Amino acid sequence: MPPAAADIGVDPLSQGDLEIETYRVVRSDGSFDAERVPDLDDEDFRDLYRWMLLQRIYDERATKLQRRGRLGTIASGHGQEASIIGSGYALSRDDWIFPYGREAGALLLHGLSMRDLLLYWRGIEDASRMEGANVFGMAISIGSHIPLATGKAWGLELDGEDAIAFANLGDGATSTGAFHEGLNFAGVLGVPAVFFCQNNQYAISLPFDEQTNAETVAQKALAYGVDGIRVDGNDVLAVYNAVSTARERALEGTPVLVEAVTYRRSAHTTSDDPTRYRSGDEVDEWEERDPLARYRAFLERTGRWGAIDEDAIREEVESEFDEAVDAADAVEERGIEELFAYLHEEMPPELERQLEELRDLLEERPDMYEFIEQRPKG
Ligand SMILES: Cc1ncc(C[n+]2csc(CCOP(=O)(O)OP(=O)(O)O)c2C)c(N)n1
Ligand SMILES: [Mg+2]
Repeated sequence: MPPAAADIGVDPLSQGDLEIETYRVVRSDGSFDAERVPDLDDEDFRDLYRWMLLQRIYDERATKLQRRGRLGTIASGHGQEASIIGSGYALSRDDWIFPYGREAGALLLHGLSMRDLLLYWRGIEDASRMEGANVFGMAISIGSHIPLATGKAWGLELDGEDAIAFANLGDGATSTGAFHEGLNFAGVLGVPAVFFCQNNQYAISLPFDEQTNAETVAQKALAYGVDGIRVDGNDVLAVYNAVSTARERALEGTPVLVEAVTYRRSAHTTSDDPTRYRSGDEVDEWEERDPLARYRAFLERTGRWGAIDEDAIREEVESEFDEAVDAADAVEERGIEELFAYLHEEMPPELERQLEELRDLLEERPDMYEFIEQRPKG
């Protein structure tokens, strides 16, 4: 019979030992912790609202555009606006963003054009290089960008830049090998990187608690020797503060994993039907925690709402979207060669061979070309 653990002094570190606070500034009713309100100008308070509304309108419009067959797919950030904008707003334009797909508003805030973003989702690769902004390519392969962000952060440090690498990721991405490698390496090297996990409770249809046995994402930071912050991801001011702090620490040599607790109110993408795996009650519950409504309540309580003309913002964003669609439509459709074009600076012989093979095949079977070309038309 083995001795009782207490007698031999073995005291396993267990989940229950961890006390992880979820940082918050504004409560659901708009009441707030005055000491935590960031010292921002009225213009910044207004802009935070404007960008969150832009994210919401962009998602609505892009989803409709996809439904009309004019975009390949769309991964909406509906419900996650405070996480997306609060984090994007806390970054410097010199920082490098490694996006994961839902954060249109943050990418636009950092200088990407709406046209390029739409072209990306239309599948026109050469226009989707995220030029004009420090934005890396979209990480469609889940988690693949995490080690790349670590590498970029290392490079920024070696170059003596006053900037960080910032990776947006989902809760699902924390279960990939790349997450482990990226965070481990970041911790070992002490690079200026912030890993921002938008825990929206699902990886497609898989709920958070079926994907990991850890209670939180933030606690995973400890095993890598980096800092962890858990923040209410529907509280834009809390996210702004959390990411500002994380950024400072990262620049001082401590990478940070931030977990923003939020909810994906939309379908996973336009190819998903969430009613098959989650209840309407759950969705309603999160609707009550709407990030825009909460921030609006805060602005009202602090006398800042009067300076915001919501209709004017809406009109402005709608016409920006219309113009972006026109600009995207003006870009010529590309041929099938595009599939091969952007992996290497010079195409290696094996890819050239495959391209030739495809060309020959399409010559023999033009019907196949039509099949492959079924991508959305402008
Ligand atoms: C390596 C890899 N495996 C599987 C997929 C299919 N896939 C696309 S999105 C997704 C779930 C991602 O969930 P999460 O990281 O929580 O991000 P969210 O979509 O919820 O924002 C999966 C499994 C993929 N794109 N890449
Ligand atoms: Mg998720």
